Amino acid sequence: MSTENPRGPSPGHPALIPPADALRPVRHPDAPAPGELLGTHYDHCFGCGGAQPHGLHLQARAGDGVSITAEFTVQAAHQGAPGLAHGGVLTSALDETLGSLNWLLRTIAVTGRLETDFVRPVPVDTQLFLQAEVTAVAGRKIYSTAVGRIGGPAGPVAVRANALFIEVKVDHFIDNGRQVEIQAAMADPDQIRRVRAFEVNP
Ligand SMILES: CCCCCCCCCCCCCCCC(=O)SCCNC(=O)CCNC(=O)[C@H](O)C(C)(C)COP(=O)(O)OP(=O)(O)OC[C@H]1O[C@@H](n2cnc3c(N)ncnc32)[C@H](O)[C@@H]1OP(=O)(O)O
Repeated sequence: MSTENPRGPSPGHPALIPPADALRPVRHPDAPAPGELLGTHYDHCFGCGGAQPHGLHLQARAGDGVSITAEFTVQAAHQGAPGLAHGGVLTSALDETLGSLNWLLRTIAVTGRLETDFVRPVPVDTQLFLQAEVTAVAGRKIYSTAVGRIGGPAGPVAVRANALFIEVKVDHFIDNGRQVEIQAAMADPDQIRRVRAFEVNP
């Protein structure tokens, strides 16, 4: 088995390549300081929420610029093949980490496209260390990239991803989400405070 992906980071679908007039991402002045834990954006989120028994419980930390580091430990509930993480779970960890980047921009955005390279298998009990950064912004489109390593920041690469997030209004969630959860989220002062922070700092 090779030790690194011989292709390196995949260039991916053309939609993942920023246009020539794309801008460098700008960290919002109120973004959490480098090293600060971001905390969960929603308690029932599969990626970061504490109320999901089989969720990833991924913990993301602000990095420099518009970058994030994150960690999660692969649990037995995350298996695909015996003793190995399911690829979709690994993609979920990348999606959650990449999605967390938008908090540093103070932009509400959803994943439009996400491409994953699976470089090596990830056993249960592995701590996956993820690093992600926004590479460019063009209008509502946010281009980002991530890598996941086994055991720590210097560990072998297990997964890589490139993504395109699309900025949306909060109505995206209110109009499309199931009403029981939307009503509960709207009644949660923390959730609303956070959404308002997004809305008044576009
Ligand atoms: C009260 C409660 C509050 C809760 C507050 C929570 C806040 C924090 C939540 C965070 C959650 C984190 C979790 C992790 C992140 C997810 O996993 S998000 C969940 C997965 N993603 C989704 O469900 C998105 C589903 N898709 C959609 O809703 C719509 O397709 C989209 C993405 C909003 C785009 O629709 P649209 O707004 O109509 O945009 P549209 O005009 O078609 O396209 C805009 C541009 O984007 C491009 N584009 C759009 N889609 C794509 C695509 N798939 N591929 C390539 N290009 C695309 C278009 O080509 C266009 O480009 P330009 O022509 O401008 O150059």
